[in-house]
Parts: sequence; C-alpha cells; structure tokens
Amino acid sequence: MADPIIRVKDLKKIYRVGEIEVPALRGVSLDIQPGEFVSVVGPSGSGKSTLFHILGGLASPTSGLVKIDGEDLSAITDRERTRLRRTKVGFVFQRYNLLPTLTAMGNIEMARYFGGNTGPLEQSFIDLLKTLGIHSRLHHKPRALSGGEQQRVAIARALVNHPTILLADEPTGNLDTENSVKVLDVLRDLNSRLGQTILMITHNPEAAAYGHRTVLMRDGRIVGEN
Ligand SMILES: Nc1ncnc2c1ncn2[C@@H]1O[C@H](COP(=O)(O)OP(=O)(O)OP(=O)(O)O)[C@@H](O)[C@H]1O
Repeated sequence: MADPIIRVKDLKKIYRVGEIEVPALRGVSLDIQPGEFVSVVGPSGSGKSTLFHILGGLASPTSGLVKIDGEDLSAITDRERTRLRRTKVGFVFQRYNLLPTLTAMGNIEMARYFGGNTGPLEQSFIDLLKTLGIHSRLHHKPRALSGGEQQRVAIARALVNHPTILLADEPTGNLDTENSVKVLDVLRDLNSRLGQTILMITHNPEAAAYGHRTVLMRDGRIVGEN
C-alpha cells in the first residue's frame, strides 16, 4: 500500500475557556491514502470540525501527530502552517464563505494569488470550471448566484492551487436535494476522474455513501468505520 497522504496519530485537542477545559479530541488516529474519498460522520460536538480545522492548519493540536504529504504539522512554524494551508489543503465550508464584494472569479483569483500562483489560468483548471458548470457565472458576485452555484465556486476556489487534500465540512448542509446531488456528483467526479483525495463531514447518510468508507466519531474519538 502507498504511504498515507494524511497520517493522524493519537491526536488530542483541549479548548480552554477561562478555567474550563473542553476536550474536543481525545486521541484520534486515522490514515488516508492518496485518492481516497472518506466521509466523516458523528453527532454534534463529536469533534469532526475540530479534526478538520487541525488538518487544514486553522487550529493547532494540544498533542499528537498530524502529517500531510509527509509534512509534520505539529513541528512547523505559524508561517509554514499558513503556506501549507494555502497550497496543500483546499477547504469547503457549509456556508461557502465567498467574499461578497468580489465576483466568483475574483474569489478564485484571490485564493490563487495567495497560493503563490500567477499568470494565466491553466487549461486544466478552465476545463474544471466547465465541469463544475460555473464557467458562464464567473463574473457575477456571490449574491447573484444560487446556493449550489456558490458552493461549486467555493469548490473551484478550494482546488485552484492543486491541493493535496480537499476538506469539505458539510458541503451540502445548506443546499436543497437537487443542488446537494449536483455538488456530491462533482466531488465524486473529482475523486474518480482526477484522483482528488477528499475528506468530507456530513450529517446525511446518503451523502456519506458517496465516500469509499465512512469514519464514525463520538465524544472526540473514532468509534467505528464502514
Ligand atoms: N473554539 C472553541 N472553544 C471552546 N470549545 C470548542 C471550540 N470549538 C469547539 N468546541 C467544543 O469542542 C467540542 C467538539 O466540537 P466540534 O465543533 O469539533 O464538533 P462537531 O462534531 O464538528 O459538531 P457539529 O456537527 O455540531 O459541527 C464541542 O464540545 C464544542 O463545544
């Protein structure tokens, strides 16, 4: 088997709120192979988003090992963490998080700029925009787009720097069934056709079934897998 693209070992995260300690992750271990599409499910508060925030370089762990593409996240500086976040990880959020003052293309270009990529867009990315079905909507601001279109722009933004891993935190949580299916089909296509490694949090069993395997979290631990 290939080396895992993500290796998480005995990961712990304790949030401190004043005097109170909130254990969000109590020892999570998980390996993701290149090209896998893995769903993460579990009740509210089980630690799913905390795990994603650490993998995405948005939060640091209290203890444990996190490696992405061989780079140890616990052993890097904040500056290196920022670089990793901008180049190795693409993040898709439930509420799209597009900047409202920029057009769809402006949102994508800004992410590309911060990822250190300049010059004309690669043909492969232009093809991807067509696959996502948003190429004719790129000069609109987010408010002129449907929720499904906004999420597909957010997916394009997340992929513009060719990340090692796409992290999707409830990408269909805000969408109706028709748009959910479109977004999930796009994710499945990105995975099967382009080999994009994907990790997706969802509360919806039908969405979880798009993954090759499903990891179940409860109380800050992984308690099952199928
Ligand atoms: N910034 C924070 N400060 C303090 N506690 C936090 C913080 N973020 C999360 N928590 C706590 O950590 C635990 C795990 O939260 P997390 O958001 O990771 O769960 P989740 O499984 O993603 O939940 P949901 O499905 O509701 O998004 C919860 O008890 C939560 O209240």
